Amino acid sequence: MTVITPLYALVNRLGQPAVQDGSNPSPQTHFELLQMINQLRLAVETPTETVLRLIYQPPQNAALRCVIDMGIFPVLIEKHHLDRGVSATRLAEHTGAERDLIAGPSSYFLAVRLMRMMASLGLCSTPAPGVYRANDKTVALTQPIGRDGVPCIYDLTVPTLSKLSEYLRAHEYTNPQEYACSPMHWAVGQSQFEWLASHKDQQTLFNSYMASRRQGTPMWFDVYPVERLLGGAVPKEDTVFLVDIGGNQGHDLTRFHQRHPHLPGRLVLQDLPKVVNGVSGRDAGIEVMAYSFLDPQPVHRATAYYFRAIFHDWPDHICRQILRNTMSSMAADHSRILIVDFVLPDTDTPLLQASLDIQMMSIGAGVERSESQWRDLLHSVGLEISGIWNHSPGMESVIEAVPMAGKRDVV
Ligand SMILES: C[S@@+](CC[C@H](N)C(=O)[O-])C[C@H]1O[C@@H](n2cnc3c(N)ncnc32)[C@H](O)[C@@H]1O
Repeated sequence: MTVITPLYALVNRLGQPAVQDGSNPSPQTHFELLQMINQLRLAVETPTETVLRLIYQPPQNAALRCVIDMGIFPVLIEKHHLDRGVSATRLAEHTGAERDLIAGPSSYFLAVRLMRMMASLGLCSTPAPGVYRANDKTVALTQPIGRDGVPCIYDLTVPTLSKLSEYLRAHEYTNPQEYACSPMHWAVGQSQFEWLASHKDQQTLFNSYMASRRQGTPMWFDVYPVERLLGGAVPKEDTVFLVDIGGNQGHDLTRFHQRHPHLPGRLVLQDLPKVVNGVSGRDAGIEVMAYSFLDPQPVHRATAYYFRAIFHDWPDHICRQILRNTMSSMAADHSRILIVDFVLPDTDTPLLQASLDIQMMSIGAGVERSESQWRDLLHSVGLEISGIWNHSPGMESVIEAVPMAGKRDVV
């Protein structure tokens, strides 16, 4: 009798035609492939190997952060280095250690040690000993998503994550539920947005990372049928069509305007003063407004109030405050709330989503929510979900919510 091991079953699934069309997989297949790769790795690894892999993750992030700081990835993608790669000697010269050492053995060995980690992570290749060549991942690390995202998330989270076990022990393993008493506040004295506001360089990195992290992936208006917003009262030029609440410096709204330049109605960007002061939306057709969503919404009767990656930052009771502040300005007959966030599955949660949940818990007592958690949260303030749209289970969903009293076209 043939025993079907998990490994055998996975290899069989990988052999199926839908999966093998690697040139242009559907979003669903792409997601399933990534899930299968994780499962495959776990099926092949011995338990000891799995534990060791997990134990030694922190040095990987630390080394990556150092290589970004040292400006090594841009050197790797210089045109004349693309074919043959760059030697550790050249990298050591580049890193600023040259003043006294001129690629002496000490900086050379540091470059070798850091770069062998980068190669092990698949972020470049090593065509010969001590030589490093760029690949497509290297390029991403020179762009804002990697160049700014790596140090941004490292600085924002590592000091807190390194004390999370201490925090939870001290708090008798209760779920953090107060933004102002988050693990981050306990570890470093501030939760995420106050910390960013008082760390100018990191706030700049954060804004750049926010603007870049979803490039190349579908936008909410590629997934959500925007015509739903045109169904009720037809927006006029002087009414507000869309308010992007907590929209950072307007990257989403700018792209929306580029895609739908002729929709009637105004586009309003709102965020904290330190984030939007100095941002001019005029060229992008956007009005900019400093506003805290912890206060009542000043824009009345907009067609849509849009929140992307906002509610996951906050515990339920603050989310309710934000929602009530918004509902107080909604028009009963035509305003809708659009939320773009992850909707976690109840089983087999992708690693990225589970990781973000722990991050959000740590830096502000936030939560990545499942569908039932979203329904409960929205229901608790008198909203109901009228539809959920998703490009693939690995990506954020668009949740449309309307006041229960004004029940409309529920999907
Ligand atoms: C995770 S970012 C999401 C940014 C953007 N919506 C996106 O998806 O790229 C959260 C945003 O909420 C903003 N924010 C935090 N507290 C706020 C408040 N009280 N009022 C308005 N915006 C706030 C932050 O400045 C930041 O831009």
